[in-house]
Amino acid sequence: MTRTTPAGTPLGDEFHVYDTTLRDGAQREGISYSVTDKLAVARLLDSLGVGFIEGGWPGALPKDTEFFHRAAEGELDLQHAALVAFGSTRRAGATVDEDPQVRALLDSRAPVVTLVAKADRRHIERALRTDVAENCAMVADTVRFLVGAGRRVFVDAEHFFDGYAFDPDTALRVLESAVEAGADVVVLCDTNGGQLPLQLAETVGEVAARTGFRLGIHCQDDTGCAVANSVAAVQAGATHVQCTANGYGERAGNADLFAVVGNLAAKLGMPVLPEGRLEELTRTSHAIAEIANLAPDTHQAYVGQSAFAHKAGLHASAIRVDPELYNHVDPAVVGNDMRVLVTEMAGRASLELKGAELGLDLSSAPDAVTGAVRRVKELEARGWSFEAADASLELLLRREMASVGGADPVEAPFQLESYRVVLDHRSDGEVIAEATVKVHVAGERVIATAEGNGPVNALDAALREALVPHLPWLGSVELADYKVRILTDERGTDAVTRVLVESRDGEDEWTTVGVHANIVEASWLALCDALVHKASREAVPQ
Ligand SMILES: CC(=O)SCCNC(=O)CCNC(=O)[C@H](O)C(C)(C)COP(=O)(O)OP(=O)(O)OC[C@H]1O[C@@H](n2cnc3c(N)ncnc32)[C@H](O)[C@@H]1OP(=O)(O)O
Ligand SMILES: CC(=O)C(=O)O
Repeated sequence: MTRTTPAGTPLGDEFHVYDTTLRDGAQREGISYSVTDKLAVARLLDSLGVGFIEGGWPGALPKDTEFFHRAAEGELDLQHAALVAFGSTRRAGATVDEDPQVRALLDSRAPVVTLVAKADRRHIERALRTDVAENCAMVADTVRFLVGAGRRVFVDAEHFFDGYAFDPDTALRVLESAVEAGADVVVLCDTNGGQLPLQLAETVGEVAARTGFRLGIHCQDDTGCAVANSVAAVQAGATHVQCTANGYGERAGNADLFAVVGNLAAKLGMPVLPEGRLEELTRTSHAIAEIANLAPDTHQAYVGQSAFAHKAGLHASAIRVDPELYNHVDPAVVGNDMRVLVTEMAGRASLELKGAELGLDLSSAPDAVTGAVRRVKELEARGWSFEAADASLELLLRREMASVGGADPVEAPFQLESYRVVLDHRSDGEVIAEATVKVHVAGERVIATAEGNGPVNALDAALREALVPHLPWLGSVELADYKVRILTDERGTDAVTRVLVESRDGEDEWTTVGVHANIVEASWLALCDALVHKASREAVPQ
């Protein structure tokens, strides 16, 4: 069965998802891929199922030359995508077969070449310092030469939209030169990213009607409209869409592959990825961010950690009835998850949904839910934050359930008698923290002292020293991360400290929170919650 767009255009090779993460994406400030990184990104994109992977500009960047060499020598076994080499047309006044840049495109052994060509007369005259006739000859000569050498050729018409508005005849002549010489697709580029969706779609529709050419779209994100522009262009007739993973790209970036594909597939019903690959969007996005050494954007459409995280109580209340009432698509479709956040904005429904997420059935404990809502709001007003501290929230919920007789009380596995922390600034400049804890555990009074590189580290070490001989299962718990935030009120006085402690034990990770005017006490509260959480897991094996 032929797959089609809603407008009836056949898909498959007839619709191209063209990825330029490794070329335009690498033009983002802060990204510098190694060749091995590029190979890894290409494998991820291939496994996602994009049709074309633009690997870079061989001949211009030594790393890109090496990337194509290693790919051709067998390090890149693409199952789905075709590899594309990017480069420019021959230089003005030169001959194509003597142009070293064009030769490098052939030497890359990539089966597809995308050429960038000027489509705005002002650029032709001022940047290239040539005329329209020579520019068109540069395009035609280079396309014909590469097609003659057995390559499939696409042409990126740079600054097309500005060029078309300024001098439509020149912009169209550039497209004609490319197509008449054998280019398969002419890609209309919003190079400075200045377009808005309605005007852009109108131009795409007009050019499609005037030329009948197969059109592609390449949108930069300088107006924040790259995804909208790309989707609008497809709706107006473009059948080749260029984008980059996570929207990486020059300046403000490019159209985000994951949002573009999510929109085309989930909103317009275009199966632009192979069967079963859409649910790989989230995993692929995060894996590529990892390779790019950039923190994933938690608020990214479709694939961000917060893309389906609901905070407002009213939203949760409707979601409890039916998640579709507030999710624009089922998160599982793109491999993401829905989450309910519990904060001062929570209502009863938020707590119930969160409880279910944590494995606590609160449906038959309405008083506990009411108590928990009140307690969360009170604590958050004093600086606590449960949004990222599920383990502390779970303890709070269990305590509220216990207080109304709906669950066993949460028992701490030890009781504190006292702790003391001192800082020792030594004559050699070293600062050592020393902590002593006195606790009651397993019927004994235990005193332990330990050193650490800071007060929290020393306190944590002393507590372990006291507890582990009696509670060996605590030995596997380690402090994975520690975040401190100083919260001041409007007057800048009465500052309190919020500490988030992330713990892990080899199987699970959990986060707890503590708030106090004193940073050590705030840390102690978060540490205690972390250990009590672990104890609750030991008592009720999961
Ligand atoms: C819109 C885009 O993002 S396109 C992708 C842009 N990417 C990059 O530029 C990254 C890789 N670039 C490079 O490594 C270098 O710029 C190179 C190797 C391509 C060229 O380097 P250089 O020869 O030192 O030239 P330089 O970068 O200063 O200027 C570019 C030259 O290409 C010419 N040029 C620009 N666009 C085109 C084009 N479409 N067709 C032919 N020539 C072009 C310019 O007129 C200029 O020529 P000049 O040297 O005679 O003035
Ligand atoms: C080709 C390209 O990257 C652009 O025109 O923006």
